[in-house]
Amino acid sequence: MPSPSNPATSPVLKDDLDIVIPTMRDLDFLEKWRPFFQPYHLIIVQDGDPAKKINIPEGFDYVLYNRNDINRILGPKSVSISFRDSSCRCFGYLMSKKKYVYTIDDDCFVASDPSGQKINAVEQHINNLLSPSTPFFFNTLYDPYRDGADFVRGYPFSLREGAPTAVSHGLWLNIPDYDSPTRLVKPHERNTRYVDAVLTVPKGSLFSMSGMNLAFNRELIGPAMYFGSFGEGQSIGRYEDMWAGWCVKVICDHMGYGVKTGLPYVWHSKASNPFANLKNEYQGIYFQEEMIPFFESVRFPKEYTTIEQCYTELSKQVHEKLGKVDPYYAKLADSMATWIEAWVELNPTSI
Ligand SMILES: O=c1ccn([C@@H]2O[C@H](COP(=O)(O)OP(=O)(O)O[C@H]3O[C@@H](CO)[C@H](O)[C@H]3O)[C@@H](O)[C@H]2O)c(=O)[nH]1
Ligand SMILES: [Mn+2]
Repeated sequence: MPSPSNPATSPVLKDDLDIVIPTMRDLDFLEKWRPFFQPYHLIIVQDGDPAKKINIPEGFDYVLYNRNDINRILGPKSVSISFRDSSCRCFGYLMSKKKYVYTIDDDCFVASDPSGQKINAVEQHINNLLSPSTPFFFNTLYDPYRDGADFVRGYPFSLREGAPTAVSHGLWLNIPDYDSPTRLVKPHERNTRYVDAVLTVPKGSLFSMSGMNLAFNRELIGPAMYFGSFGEGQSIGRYEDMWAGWCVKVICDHMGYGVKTGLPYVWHSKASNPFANLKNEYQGIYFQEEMIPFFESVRFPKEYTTIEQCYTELSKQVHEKLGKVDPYYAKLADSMATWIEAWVELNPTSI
């Protein structure tokens, strides 16, 4: 398969994938990614003060959206896009017109595998998304579609075709994506373990989706990839990707889509301030004990066959069941409904 790691061949899905980057800083990190990112269109979502100029290295094909653009394009619906929070990145998903999206944080760099080879994260995510998942029966030799692996004895042949892959969740060397209590008690812990595996998250199991190094099939699951209304003015922060991951997973389970996690790794260079993070996420740590049982209880009518139908239904269940736990969730449910309206308005063919 042609790949960006071999520049002589044309990059995989060059015209079918957008790279979405949320940022408040200069994007010098793109220099490190140039061999892998340059062929692709970048959607940069600038958070914070729209008057601030951010430096973007020459030679990249990109569009830059700031808060003024979000307000202009979405009008009153712009309230659904967070301010001063990495969840603003989902505006990039809304504006993309491509089949695939890869989102990465601006403090994540190219990692190397144990042989010292630079990891082309885009290529690995694309491989993950283009090959089926195995959500219905766990393959103990991990990804059966990978060279050198296969289905093990006892794996039902009726399931070996696998399921369409909607999400590819990559990992991070160096600074792991820990919550603030964990980071406070283990400030020097670094992830040095490179695990050479890609797993499908089994149907019926939720997982922690980090937005740092994440790719997805926008046509399959894009409308559900709403990173919520968190950040400034909201009582909870740093749960945007977790929330999106739980919504996405219950809908993927209903639709029969797969979610993969594992390779590729990126090098996460910067630990955000655990004390500031604790202030943002402590309510989430408390409420997630209510959120998880809620998501485990979510069911959709059998006749619901579109993401829009499922997501609208989910926003109603959030309003009804979690709205009782805290008024924040009633507001979040309203933002979910606003998001899906914006999605349908900007992507009419997606219905
Ligand atoms: O107000 C903000 C803060 C940050 N960003 C951009 O979002 C990403 C992530 O920011 P950062 O690397 O500083 O924070 P982390 O704690 O490492 O991020 C991880 O925690 C999750 C919870 O927010 C997040 O999904 C993970 O990525 C960078 O690109 C910042 O520039 C922002 O746009 N606005
Ligand atoms: Mn970071």
